[in-house]
Amino acid sequence: MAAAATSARSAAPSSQPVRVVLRVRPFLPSEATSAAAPCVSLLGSHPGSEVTVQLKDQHTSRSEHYKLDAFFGQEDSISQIFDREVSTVIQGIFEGVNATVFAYGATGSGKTYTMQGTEDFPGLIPLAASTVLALCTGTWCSVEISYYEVYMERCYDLLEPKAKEIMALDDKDGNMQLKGLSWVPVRSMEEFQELYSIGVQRRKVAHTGLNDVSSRSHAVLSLRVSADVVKGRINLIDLAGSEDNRRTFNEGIRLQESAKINQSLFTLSNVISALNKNELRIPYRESKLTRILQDSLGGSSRAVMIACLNPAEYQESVNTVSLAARSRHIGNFTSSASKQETPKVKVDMEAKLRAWLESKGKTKSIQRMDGLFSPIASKTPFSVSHMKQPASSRISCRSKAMDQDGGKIKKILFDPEVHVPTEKIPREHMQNEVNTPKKVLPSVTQCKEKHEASLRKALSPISSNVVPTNQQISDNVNCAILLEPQTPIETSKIEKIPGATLLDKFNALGSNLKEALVQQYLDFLNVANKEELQQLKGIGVRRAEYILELREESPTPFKTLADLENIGLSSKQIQDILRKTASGIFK
Ligand SMILES: Nc1ncnc2c1ncn2[C@@H]1O[C@H](COP(=O)(O)OP(=O)(O)OP(=O)(O)O)[C@@H](O)[C@H]1O
Repeated sequence: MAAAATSARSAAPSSQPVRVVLRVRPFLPSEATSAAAPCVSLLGSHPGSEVTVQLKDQHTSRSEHYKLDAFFGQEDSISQIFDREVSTVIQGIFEGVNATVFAYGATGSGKTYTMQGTEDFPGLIPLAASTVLALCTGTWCSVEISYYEVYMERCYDLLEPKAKEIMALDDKDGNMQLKGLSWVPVRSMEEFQELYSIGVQRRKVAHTGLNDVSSRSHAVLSLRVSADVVKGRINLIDLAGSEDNRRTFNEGIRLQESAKINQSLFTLSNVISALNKNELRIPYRESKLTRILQDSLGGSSRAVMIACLNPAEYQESVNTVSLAARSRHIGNFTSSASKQETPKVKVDMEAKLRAWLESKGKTKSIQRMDGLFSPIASKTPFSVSHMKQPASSRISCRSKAMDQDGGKIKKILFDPEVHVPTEKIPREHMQNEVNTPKKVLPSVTQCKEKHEASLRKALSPISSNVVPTNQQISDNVNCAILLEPQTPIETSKIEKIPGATLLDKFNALGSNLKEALVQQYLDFLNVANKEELQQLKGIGVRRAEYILELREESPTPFKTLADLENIGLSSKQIQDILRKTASGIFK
């Protein structure tokens, strides 16, 4: 019998490295009338092990079941979550066991409320701070905090007056260090609250004017306990909201932001999944967030993932819970009753791909796949790190860093809705605004209607790109550039680098176009319908169907070119496809 979504049930914490728990927020006043019942409910729990939850779409009766470590319903308080899930890991940091607690979920699902709370109902962050401080009282232990955000794979110190960017560098042991990150001692809750609330405001001030960036960054509050030497640390993270770009219609810089968010969340899930499966290779290095958290995720560290749900959003909840369940490496299953309602039953995708490859006699692909799924698999030669790290150099690295600044400036220039007080724009951005020739930059709105069409056109069957009219050529080329809006800023900035040559400038442009093409190709695979997919070279009916099934599992299964191995495309095939697409544009 299904228990009400509001009952508090949770399994006692286990010794697994990462616990994955569900948190359903109450309906907001604006949602109360539109949804009679929450889309998620607790089906059963087994003390000491796990819970089973049901997600049900009120409109279609479609339903899915998942197993997780604990369930917190609409009436459960944050302090209940704290007592059951967080207080135990706090004890560990005094014994040198690092911990990470993070809230994951779609925008508006209650992550910030859970982590930050309100004045009347403090969230997990203030509760953790007060517990740590209380445990230090009367001991030699001292407490320090740091607070930073990861935005577009770059880190900003929120305890510094100007949300200073901090560099993430490997130390001699291969561990990531945030160079220059402030660690501020706190002795009381008053001191903590003062620092924390300033940091929270800074997070908003730093990026709100640049279009909702506060919900587009991962914010990490760390508490570090030391006696003579550092004992341990807990990271409390309010992750950026996951996004489905088919629904948000993101484009331009927002699409890039969203891609980075989804990519880093996907990597985080892969890391957790690999940890829970005890794999030898943990893909920490595939995102900034997981690199930074490497010493707090895995090894002897403990972590708790709190998957937050909006009770009124079925599909969004399915996306969140399926990723959470995948992180826990406990596959979801569909009840026989709902199998009839739900034609697309979840299956083991790896087994399915294997069977499909076998049926096609693709033994080489199966061997490749074996390598891919092996725990000691090495990176594919065509992995994203290769794509994003131009062979040369210093100039290219710098140009990549500038790329993002350029994006922000452009947003300010072209979005009439955005009014950023000049004192809130970092000085280097103001400098760029003055120097950036507005006229030559393409407007996002001009490109808006062309965006999808040009994307489809650029990636349409190779044959249709072969003899475009002159107009088509210019449309394609323009849109390739429009879709990579930073390029004009990029090249103008390259010019200012002492010693930069014309060749550096050209290389920077080429590298950006290549990245843009790759990104568009991946985006296309993430959004195109079956017919459109089939028109792509190398993707027939079966592969198109398989792609759609992968998208059922995860809203954006293709984050990097390496993900294309999952559909049985070799790196050589991918290179050929992209090369032909690019040459089609310039014919
Ligand atoms: N347990 C709760 N009780 C009451 N209101 C809640 C609760 N959880 C969330 N809310 C409300 O729901 C709304 C969305 O919550 P919140 O801002 O925390 O979402 P979020 O996931 O952090 O979104 P974003 O990704 O955009 O930052 C807010 O108005 C918040 O006050």
